[in-house]
Amino acid sequence: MATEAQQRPLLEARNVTVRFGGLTAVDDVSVAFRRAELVGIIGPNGAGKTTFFNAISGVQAPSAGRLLLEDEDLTGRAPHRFAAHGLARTFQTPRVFADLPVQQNIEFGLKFAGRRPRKYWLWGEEASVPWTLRDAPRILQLIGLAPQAALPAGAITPSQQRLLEIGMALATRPRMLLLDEVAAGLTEAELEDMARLIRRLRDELDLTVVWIEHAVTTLLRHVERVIVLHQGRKIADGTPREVTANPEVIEAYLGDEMVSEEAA
Ligand SMILES: Nc1ncnc2c1ncn2[C@@H]1O[C@H](COP(=O)(O)OP(=O)(O)OP(=O)(O)O)[C@@H](O)[C@H]1O
Repeated sequence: MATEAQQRPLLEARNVTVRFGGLTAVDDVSVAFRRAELVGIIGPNGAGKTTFFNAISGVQAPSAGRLLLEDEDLTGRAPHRFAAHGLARTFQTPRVFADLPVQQNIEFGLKFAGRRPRKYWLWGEEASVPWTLRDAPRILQLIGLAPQAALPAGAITPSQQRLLEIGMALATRPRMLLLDEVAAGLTEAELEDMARLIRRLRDELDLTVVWIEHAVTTLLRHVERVIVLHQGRKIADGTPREVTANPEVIEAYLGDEMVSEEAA
């Protein structure tokens, strides 16, 4: 049985709209994410996925609507306030410190975690830090970058940089992890490994994970809930089975995307 804390939304977006001049990038989107959920977000290019991430992580203030983290209204607050509630994210282009060794990149995240006030732990619960996130070597082990610990981050492969960015996010000891196209450009085998890592993070660390990805077939195999955005609007929110059977989703996105993946 899920506890009451697990049932309550960790993050809730209520009627969130983001406009850039005359363009509505996110249009009246309402979503609630619960603890330890693994949720995918899909949709065509320009559907508003990254803008929605920017809104729910405080990077982009919404033009309308509200954002609640653990019931606290953070609408219009700076990204560090969202981070203080345990929210961490990656970016489409990995943001690592290229000149610093891989391990120091992780240590940077750990320093950030040390500044987080205890009272911000979920529902006041002072959960102990999972052992896998205790120090940089353990985090490197978890993401599979231990052999690269001493290399400058700029010298590792782009797919390893994506893993490093996830490691840096994990080092802040988040409750919720937003992943923006972390599998872009990966080979089929790397993609499967990435999906397995993401599942492990949710399973072992009790993390809420929200994952934007264009590799739809892989994503649908691994998430238990998927949200579809199209022209800024949420057109579906359900299990992979429900969403893939939804005519509006097939029409707007899935038809073309799955055909092109199969062709590839
Ligand atoms: N800072 C900005 N200023 C103006 N328009 C923007 C800005 N950021 C995004 N947009 C526009 O908002 C719309 C949604 O973009 P967004 O990047 O959120 O889509 P996306 O679903 O993440 O796309 P992709 O899958 O290609 O990454 C697009 O039309 C984009 O051009």
